[in-house]
Amino acid sequence: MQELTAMANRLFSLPMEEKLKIDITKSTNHRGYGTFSTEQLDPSKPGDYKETFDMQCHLEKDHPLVKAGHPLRGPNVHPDIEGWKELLETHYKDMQAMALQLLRALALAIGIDENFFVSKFVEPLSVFRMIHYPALPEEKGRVVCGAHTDYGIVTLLYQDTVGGLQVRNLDGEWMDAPPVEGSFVVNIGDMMAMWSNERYKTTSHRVLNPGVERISMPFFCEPNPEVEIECLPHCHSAENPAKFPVVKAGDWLQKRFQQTYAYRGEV
Ligand SMILES: O=C(O)CCC(=O)C(=O)O
Ligand SMILES: [Fe+2]
Repeated sequence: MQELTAMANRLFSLPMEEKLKIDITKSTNHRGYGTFSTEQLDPSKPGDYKETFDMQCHLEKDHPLVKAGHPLRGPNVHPDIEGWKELLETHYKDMQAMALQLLRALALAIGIDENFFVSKFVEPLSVFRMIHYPALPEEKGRVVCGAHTDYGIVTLLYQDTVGGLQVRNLDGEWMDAPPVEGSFVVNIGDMMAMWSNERYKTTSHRVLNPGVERISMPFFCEPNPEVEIECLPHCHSAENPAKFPVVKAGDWLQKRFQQTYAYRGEV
């Protein structure tokens, strides 16, 4: 993670014109650099004060899914930084493998086949993201990443040593989630709550500016877009019927991106 943090610092300290060469709002498949206020996670508040880099599963331009024009598919775009592409593409695969290991345990815990989830992650929609929150010493405590739940299955979130992340507990109170060295914060996303009929509940979270610069790097683990998120066996009964309609993973993600990125509304 140290190497990745060094890379993130290199990217975010480039001149803006250099970063905007890979502007996410110019991409058709939601990858690249997002400048300040591009994303608005809590629509009732001003845009988040952060800059981002997003990548997903790399598919070449001549891949049938890309040719078919799927709105989230295609090649990654990387900045022109030596060693960046190799490091990031390897890290993406490592994070996906770790997330699947966790999903094996989550499957066993609800009594379904260990590989049930794993089989749904062929050419996944998972996203690896780097986030830079600049220091705002005058506005320490300002919400710089609005309250939200993540959209997918599980998120493995790395944060540096600075802090600022908060999660909402079951009583609706905000609690600090301080960094713990060598660990990831695991957040349950909307689709996991839907799949498990809320046996796994989503965790609402937000970030308050700690007054100094902060880097975080979430990996959002999302299935193949064709996977139907339908209430799992063992998670519903006559007394506890399915609470959510069946939805395709790709359609759900598209809808959620459109709510938080103005530019996606136009596609
Ligand atoms: O920066 C963080 O710690 C949280 C970021 C986050 O929640 C997100 O991008 O979904
Ligand atoms: Fe989040």
